[in-house]
Amino acid sequence: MAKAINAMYFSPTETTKKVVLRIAENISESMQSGTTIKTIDFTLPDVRKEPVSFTKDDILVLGIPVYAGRVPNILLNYLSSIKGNDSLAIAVVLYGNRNYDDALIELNDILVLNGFKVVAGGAFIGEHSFSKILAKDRPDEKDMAIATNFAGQISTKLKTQDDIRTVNVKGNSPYRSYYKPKNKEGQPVDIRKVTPKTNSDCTDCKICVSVCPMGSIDYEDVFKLNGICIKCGACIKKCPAHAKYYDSEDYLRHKYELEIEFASRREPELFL
Ligand SMILES: Cc1cc2nc3c(=O)[nH]c(=O)nc-3n(C[C@H](O)[C@H](O)[C@H](O)COP(=O)(O)O)c2cc1C
Repeated sequence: MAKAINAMYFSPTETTKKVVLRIAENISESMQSGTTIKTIDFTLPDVRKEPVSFTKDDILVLGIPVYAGRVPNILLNYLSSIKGNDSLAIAVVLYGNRNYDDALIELNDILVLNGFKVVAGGAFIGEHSFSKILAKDRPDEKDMAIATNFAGQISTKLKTQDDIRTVNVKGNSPYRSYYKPKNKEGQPVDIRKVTPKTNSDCTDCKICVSVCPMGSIDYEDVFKLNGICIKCGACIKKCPAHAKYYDSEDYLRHKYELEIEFASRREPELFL
């Protein structure tokens, strides 16, 4: 039976978006050329207010970035509201070259609980939200070729198995607790309260307001925050004037430590 292909992602700095769309497009091409892909980008808060449900004739490619080794906790309510009704799903996580820890298994479990049949999972690498050098410019061409190939393998699985097997992905259960950065004494530090600063190069273009996934940046005064900051990197990386930055010592130390400690290239891991 013809299946409708759906791509859903949360992607403040757009690395998750790239991989999810590549996988969805290539599944669509190899299963039934010409079908349009239904895309739900739930990065912005208004989109997360709309209920979403699928049927057994749907295939969903769902992607999220790894935050602190887990599914971003601000997404948990929304993700658990997506209804599966026996549709097939592919779970995708993007991480910044440290580790994806238990994020993929957590996403897999959320999908299963919601009534999806998870047939494949992938952990890919994207430029780290905190950094311009850690996993710089990833996913790159090599990663994207792996994503294309992964989509081909998924299509073959769907076409050749009568009773399509569900997947086992890597990760601990019960999940490990959220990964915590450490200060120079090796003590865990809490960077959740850290907020971005704005320098005098700001042109008040409001791009930061429009890209903040928490809707936290004040439209009238972009120097001001009205809500929480999840350190997703969108306002910093998308500011054309490079006017947004963090100056917290703990945050900067953590970023520097990640850049040094996790510099060596990791490769995508696929589960089918
Ligand atoms: C709050 C926060 C926590 C993160 N935690 C991790 C982590 O535990 N491991 C890792 O390798 N990358 C981590 N990252 C990096 C992102 O997972 C990575 O850069 C991802 O590609 C960003 O996706 P996006 O471009 O779709 O926003 C973290 C990023 C943020 C903002």
